Amino acid sequence: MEFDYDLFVIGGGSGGVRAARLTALDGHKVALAEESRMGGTCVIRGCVPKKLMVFASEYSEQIQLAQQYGWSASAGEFDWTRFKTNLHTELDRLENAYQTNAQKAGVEIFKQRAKIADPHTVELADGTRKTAKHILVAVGGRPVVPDMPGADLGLVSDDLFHLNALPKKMLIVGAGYIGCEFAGVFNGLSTEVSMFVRKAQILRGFDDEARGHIADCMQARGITIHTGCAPIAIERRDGGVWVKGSNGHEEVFDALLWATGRRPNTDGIGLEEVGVKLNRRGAIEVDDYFQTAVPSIYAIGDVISRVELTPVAIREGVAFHKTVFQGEKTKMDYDFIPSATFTQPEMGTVGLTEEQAEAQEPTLVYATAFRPMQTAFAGGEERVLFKMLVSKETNKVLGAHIVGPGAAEMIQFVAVALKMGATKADFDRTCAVHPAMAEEMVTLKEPVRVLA
Ligand SMILES: Cc1cc2nc3c(=O)[nH]c(=O)nc-3n(C[C@H](O)[C@H](O)[C@H](O)COP(=O)(O)OP(=O)(O)OC[C@H]3O[C@@H](n4cnc5c(N)ncnc54)[C@H](O)[C@@H]3O)c2cc1C
Ligand SMILES: NC(=O)c1ccc[n+]([C@@H]2O[C@H](COP(=O)([O-])OP(=O)(O)OC[C@H]3O[C@@H](n4cnc5c(N)ncnc54)[C@H](O)[C@@H]3O)[C@@H](O)[C@H]2O)c1
Repeated sequence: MEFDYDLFVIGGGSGGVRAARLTALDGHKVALAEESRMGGTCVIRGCVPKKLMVFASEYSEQIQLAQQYGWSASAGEFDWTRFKTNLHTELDRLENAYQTNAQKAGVEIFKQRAKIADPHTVELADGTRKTAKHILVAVGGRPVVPDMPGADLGLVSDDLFHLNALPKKMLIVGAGYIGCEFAGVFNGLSTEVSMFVRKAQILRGFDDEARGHIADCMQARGITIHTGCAPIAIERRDGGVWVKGSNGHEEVFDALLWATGRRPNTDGIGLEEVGVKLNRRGAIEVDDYFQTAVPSIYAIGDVISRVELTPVAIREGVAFHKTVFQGEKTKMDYDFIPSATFTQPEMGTVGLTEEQAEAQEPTLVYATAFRPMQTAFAGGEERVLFKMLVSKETNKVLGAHIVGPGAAEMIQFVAVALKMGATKADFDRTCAVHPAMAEEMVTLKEPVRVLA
């Protein structure tokens, strides 16, 4: 059977664009449909604008530090409008780069919503139908908001990059990556930030000691955290949003941010009608090679809800391309994926948490928390945390967690060592870089705990 394309990709985000480009560069006929802007969540409403906001929010602290180092600097006023203009100029540039690079590789782009009409046919919003030998669904996810009266008075992360003005007082509900990162951003930009956290601690799933460390630092920096608390009533009052929490606390805020998780974009695109299976959370079920229950349809990235990170979506796209178009069956390697939360302070993490390591095998816990040179000089009380979990039996490093400035940059290289199977002895025989915070990773002497 003759098809219009060898591959039709739905979704122009991190995963979809990579798979489309690689396949087109191999000389295959490739099309891609994007209903919004090329670059997807990461570029347009995720990692990139978020990190630029993190940078913007960190300057006031840097200026205070500079004063202690003898500079007669003063922070002055933060101009949100000026920052927002520069931010969107940069996002436009990146969107354009994504689009041009894909087109240069030979990908034909349709700026329209697409849905699946049959196992080899995609229908675009204007009714046009295109056939393809393979269809790749890389449609990502979107924020979810609890179903309760007044919920529509809140914002979601997508809205934060378009605010007309910075809120003076903000409530963030949810304390995953997104809630905690934006709590730091707005706090740094002088918004009074409170958080409602359903569980006893922020950043569920991360190492408990690291979570506690970050929560303490966030509170010391002025963020109010209400744990064991979810909103039970929301109303528009006094020109703001009145929120009552399950702990009885009630307050009026200028802005309410729902940071209550994300959901795959699988509604209304014909997936189940053609036989693609979804799990109960709406994510597409795929095998080790990203193939769905329909052999011609594949899925990668946030829409399969495995590890919702940009580098993972990209690597899944690469694995799909190798498997389907290069005849090299390739599984995605999910071991030792490093990640960072751009909280303030930042955390870098790779491998097992202390809790996971303890459940797996007898573990030696190495950890140190200290005031780093740069801020201690200026009287800063905040400590950095370096932590390593080591197998008692094999001496292999099972996990590492760093909380402090530059943690994301440091953990990238720790991850290389762990991926190579490094032991604690390998770290110990590596000479330190001095004076640097990172030298702690090779000078952790005695375990602080032994978990049998
Ligand atoms: C606020 C925020 C901060 C983040 N920060 C980080 C970070 O610091 N580091 C990190 O690694 N990850 C981060 N992430 C996660 C990261 O953005 C995602 O994991 C990544 O973008 C997933 O890529 P994807 O290709 O699966 O989907 P996406 O990038 O979401 O792309 C999917 C695309 O499909 C389009 N689409 C959807 N339905 C259709 C349709 N029917 N037809 C046509 N097009 C459609 C969408 O418009 C979108 O452009 C962040 C996410 C958010 C929300
Ligand atoms: N730095 C990064 O790499 C980065 C940054 C942002 C997002 N991401 C990716 O995006 C994904 C989504 O992030 P997220 O923060 O939206 O989701 P999440 O699932 O990490 O956090 C959502 C939080 O909201 C809480 N919650 C849900 N409903 C609630 C309610 N009614 N009241 C109070 N709390 C409630 C949940 O218990 C959870 O702690 C992450 O899993 C991550 O993979 C990565």
